[in-house]
Amino acid sequence: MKTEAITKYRPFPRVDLPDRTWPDQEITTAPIWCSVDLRDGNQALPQPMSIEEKLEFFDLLCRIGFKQIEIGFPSAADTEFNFCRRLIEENRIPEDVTIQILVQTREHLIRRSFEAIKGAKRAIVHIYNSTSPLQRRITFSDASREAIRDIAIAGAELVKSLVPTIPETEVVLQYSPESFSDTELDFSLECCNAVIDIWQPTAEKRMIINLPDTVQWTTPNVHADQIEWMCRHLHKRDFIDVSLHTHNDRGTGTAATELGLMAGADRVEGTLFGNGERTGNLDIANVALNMNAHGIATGLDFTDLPSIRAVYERITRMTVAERHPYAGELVFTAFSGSHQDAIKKGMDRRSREIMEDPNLAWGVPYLTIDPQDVGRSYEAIIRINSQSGKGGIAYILDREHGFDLPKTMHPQVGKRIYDLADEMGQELSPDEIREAFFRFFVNLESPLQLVDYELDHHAGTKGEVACTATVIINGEEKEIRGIGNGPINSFVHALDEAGLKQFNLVDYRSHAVRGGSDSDSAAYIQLQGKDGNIVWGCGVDPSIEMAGLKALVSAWNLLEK
Ligand SMILES: CC(=O)SCCNC(=O)CCNC(=O)[C@H](O)C(C)(C)COP(=O)(O)OP(=O)(O)OC[C@H]1O[C@@H](n2cnc3c(N)ncnc32)[C@H](O)[C@@H]1OP(=O)(O)O
Ligand SMILES: CC(C)C(=O)C(=O)O
Repeated sequence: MKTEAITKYRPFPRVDLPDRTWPDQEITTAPIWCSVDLRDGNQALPQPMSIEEKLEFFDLLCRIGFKQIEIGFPSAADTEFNFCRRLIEENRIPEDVTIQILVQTREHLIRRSFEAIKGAKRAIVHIYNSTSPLQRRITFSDASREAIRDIAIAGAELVKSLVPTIPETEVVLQYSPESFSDTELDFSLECCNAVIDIWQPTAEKRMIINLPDTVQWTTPNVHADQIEWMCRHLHKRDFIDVSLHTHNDRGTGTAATELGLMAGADRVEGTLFGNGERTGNLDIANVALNMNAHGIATGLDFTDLPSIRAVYERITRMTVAERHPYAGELVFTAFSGSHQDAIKKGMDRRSREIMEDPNLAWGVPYLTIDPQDVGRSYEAIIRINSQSGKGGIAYILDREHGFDLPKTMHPQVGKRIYDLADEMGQELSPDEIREAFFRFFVNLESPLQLVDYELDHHAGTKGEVACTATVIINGEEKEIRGIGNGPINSFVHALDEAGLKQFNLVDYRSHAVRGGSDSDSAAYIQLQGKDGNIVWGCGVDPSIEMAGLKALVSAWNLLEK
């Protein structure tokens, strides 16, 4: 933004609330959730949902566990009206779910809304009028505060008078001083209290006062001050569900909601993945999962977030960004070496410790929650590019391909593979990593190749083994022989006899390859050359003996390079 343009903008006034209490509060229980996907979300779509799409989305919201769902603005258009009628007439609303409809405080629209909800068991009628000085001046052409308050009063009175016309429906009133976020607090209060005084809520007949952060003009702490101030001053507070409805203009919808809950709100309106006007509404999944991550049950089920996202993307034609909290493709993925190292160690330690303590608290570096809790597999956690390190590569070879490399082999394999990613200038897939691992370390056959071998387990007196092996060295086939206390040792002696031993064997490991071909074994051998150079080689074969010998030959070939 140009420096001279800054003078166009002004600081936002703070709330005079020196004895604010919200900073000391903690969120310990979930609020009442209300999805506004089918209204605020829908009204912001370039191509709004069709009735069939809305029906599918409604079912999705019910499956997730929403008990209050704003289904639209039935007085605005036939699609909206007919959708409401279909839900009611086709008996699609679960017993424990209450539909909510939005309407401006305008007479013909309120009357039409009552036609729309006729026959529903319970419905929240959500009326609103804008109250801020900006809207009073611009939208309502310099209307006075009294005139605006009277719009609210007239709307509430009309709703009250229409309730007896649909006796089979329990009507709950919700009032929003729209643009609450930049309305003078005393005026928001005046409008809300006027509506409350008309409706006369009781313990049995609660009402909802929704305080929308219609446009986010300021920081979340000021929003929290506004909410605490309103909670202190609203009439009949005990019979009112104070509701939050944040947008995200400053990118702080989630923060404003969380602080608003600390400030005393009881209810939260929002949408899946934050769809909504401009930068969107509050992402309700984000807030709910934040609560889950602190051990708070929310009643909302996001255990299969990828499928929820898929339905959402198909129906809204919006996309969830790759770094979107919890739901984005990359949000559990580490590319960089030090993150991968810590995650691998964390996951390995957790799988050991959970055996002893099934209630073990989650604690893996860089992962705020277990990705599996939102339907993400561990496969996506670690991905390899040139920023990756040995830990991540070892993790992929282990988790994806069943190769549990000795720890001292990680640096050699890691370097070779992330150098390759750097050369290629791209991410390597798990299959490409396996292919590279095999190309550089497994069953290497040049310049030395093991063609065949035979073992005689009765060759000596003390259980010694004789090895006769056919090898090709620099293109020439040879038969070599040796005796030792095991297959590998006898093969080492055979190489020695043939003048091919310029090394010391330092380490040997083997295991069955997990998840690979049932019969494969992997063996790893570390050799030290005469010049002190140390290398690891790997052999993979259905026979554990052959895997060991191939590992030795691989390491031998690497020493020769
Ligand atoms: C912040 C929010 O998201 S609020 C929800 C917004 N959602 C929507 O608007 C989606 C559905 N809306 C619509 O389809 C249309 O706006 C309708 C059908 C509701 C109304 O349509 P219309 O009357 O043709 O047009 P429009 O919305 O432009 O009406 C503007 C008039 O309503 C007045 N108005 C706006 N809100 C209110 C209100 N809450 N109470 C009373 N009057 C209002 C305006 O001042 C303006 O009056 P004017 O014509 O005297 O200047
Ligand atoms: C109607 C109200 C609640 C609204 O959508 C808003 O202010 O954002």
